[in-house]
Amino acid sequence: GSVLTHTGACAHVASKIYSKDLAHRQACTMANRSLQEEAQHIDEELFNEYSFSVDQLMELAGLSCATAHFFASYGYPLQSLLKSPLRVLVICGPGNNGGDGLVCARHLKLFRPNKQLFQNLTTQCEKMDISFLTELPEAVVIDEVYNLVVDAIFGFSFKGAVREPFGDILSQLKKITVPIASVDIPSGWDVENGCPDGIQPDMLISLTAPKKAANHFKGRYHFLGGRFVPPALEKKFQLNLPPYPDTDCVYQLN
Ligand SMILES: NC(=O)C1=CN([C@@H]2O[C@H](COP(=O)(O)OP(=O)(O)OC[C@H]3O[C@@H](n4cnc5c(N)ncnc54)[C@H](OP(=O)(O)O)[C@@H]3O)[C@@H](O)[C@H]2O)[C@H](O)CC1
Ligand SMILES: [K+]
Repeated sequence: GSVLTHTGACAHVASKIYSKDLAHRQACTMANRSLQEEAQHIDEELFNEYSFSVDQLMELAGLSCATAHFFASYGYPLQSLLKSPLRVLVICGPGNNGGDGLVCARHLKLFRPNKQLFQNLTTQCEKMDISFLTELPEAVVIDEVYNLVVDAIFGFSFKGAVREPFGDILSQLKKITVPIASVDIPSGWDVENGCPDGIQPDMLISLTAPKKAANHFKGRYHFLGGRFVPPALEKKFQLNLPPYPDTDCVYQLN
């Protein structure tokens, strides 16, 4: 796999019960505060009240993403996996969504920003011979070389008009035909309203709980990952999470 980072680098029909719960939850939260704020509040509570560290949650989030890709690779038609060996391009943004991508890349191989956390994640990837690219290849090259693109550019803190160089990167991604798997939220989408003209991933791995924009997801595979929410927090924010089977760290919603 290759990783592209930049330093300066739905619900489609979820399971019936779950989509009902999602609708219920959205009705509740919309009446109170924005979903973006809610996702940030849950995040803050996990760190401040429940004493998790960002590394811990990122590890679990990235592992969920890698596991979801692994599961779905069985679901993709064989033709889409014809390029051999299997190559995955992971595109990492400057925030924690990009950190999830770095963890995901490491787990997929069994990733450079200046924060210590990202330096550590990068070292872990380099030690596993995962190559780093400094520029996004042309859309035709991506189609030719890779089987899957992991979109870990922006998560729930994205807002406003997309700034460069990310606008350019997202425009390129709109031209590719290999499937895109988005981590938490398709990058460039408004956390609540989605983005009809934005990238249209084939897979979405929602983390903690699906964000409202997931209602606009039209791809084939929707997974929930990040099995780290304590029951009291789930109850407080009425997350109504589905039952993860056995020891699984992802749950397929559709
Ligand atoms: N509890 C959990 O569920 C966990 C989720 N995790 C993942 O973390 C992301 C949220 O991470 P966060 O660091 O808060 O933010 P993002 O990765 O979404 O992005 C922030 C960076 O993006 C830049 N930004 C924002 N808007 C734009 C824009 N319009 N154009 C260009 N760049 C933009 C922003 O730059 P600033 O200058 O505005 O600060 C940031 O650099 C969540 O979605 C999960 O994927 C964690 O793994 C932990 C557990
Ligand atoms: K993303």
